[in-house]
Amino acid sequence: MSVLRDTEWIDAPVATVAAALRHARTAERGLGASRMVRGHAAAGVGELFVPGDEITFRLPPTRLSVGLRTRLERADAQALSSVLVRGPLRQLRHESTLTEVDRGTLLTESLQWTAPLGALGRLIGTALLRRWILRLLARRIDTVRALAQEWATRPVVVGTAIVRRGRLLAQQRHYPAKHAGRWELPGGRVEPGESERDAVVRECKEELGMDVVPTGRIGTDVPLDGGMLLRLYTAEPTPSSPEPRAVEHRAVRWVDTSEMTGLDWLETDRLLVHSLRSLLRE
Ligand SMILES: Nc1nc2c([nH]c(=O)n2[C@H]2C[C@H](O)[C@@H](COP(=O)(O)OP(=O)(O)OP(=O)(O)O)O2)c(=O)[nH]1
Repeated sequence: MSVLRDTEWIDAPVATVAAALRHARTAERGLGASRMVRGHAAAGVGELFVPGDEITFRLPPTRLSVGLRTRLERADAQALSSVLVRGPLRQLRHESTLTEVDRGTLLTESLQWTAPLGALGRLIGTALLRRWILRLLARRIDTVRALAQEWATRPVVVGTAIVRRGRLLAQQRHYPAKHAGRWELPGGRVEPGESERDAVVRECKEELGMDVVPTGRIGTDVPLDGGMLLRLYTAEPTPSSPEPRAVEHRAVRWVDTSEMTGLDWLETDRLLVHSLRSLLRE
């Protein structure tokens, strides 16, 4: 098995770097002329990949190139990984892992593959592909850095995942017309001078009449069409919190994993359903 790694520091939060790793532009720049075959990014929805999406591309960029297809297995704020579905390699695994550091994020890109043809294949792999793959990883990291650092300056909309007895609290929008009837998480814009956690507490009070305590973060950020960035927090109701009620919304509902999958979510929230499902499994 051959392994290549590259680690770089990026001046942006982990969840924002993770969002940039999921973006279609990162795959396109990293792989040269890549071609999406299936999935959300192909449909242009938020242009972020979700687990299950597949990419086809050719490698290396010479006349001897061969076609490969990979499938994304994981896309959260700790790691993204994809594996080979079809191609002339015996095995291929691409992993991007993220670590929060003092000011920013350490991103490690790693590519593992097993070439066909035994020792000859290994020789061709290390001799011919090494430099090209390292260039590819560097180009990918440059794209991620540019996207993440731009998004990191955007105003943040917080979304809140509140889980009770294996169910997630979702709410149905009343307005504007284009969002009416669709489901989302409690939350809203962070106000000037307000911390994101304070915005979570305030929005849950305003929208649901609930008292909550933020407990952490979940999923990657999602860039919104209007130039903002959606960022998810987890929160728990305080012991004395009132039950949730639809103050500004049409309805509120506790949903289990299967109801969650079938719900008519806002498009952006649909990109986070896999992370919300894993939260319910914990
Ligand atoms: N609250 C919330 N907003 C979301 C989610 N997903 C998503 O795309 N959005 C978008 C919809 C809006 O364009 C934007 C801000 O949402 P919002 O309307 O709740 O924000 P707000 O509280 O500041 O606005 P408003 O009620 O004063 O009109 O974020 C989500 O899960 N929760």
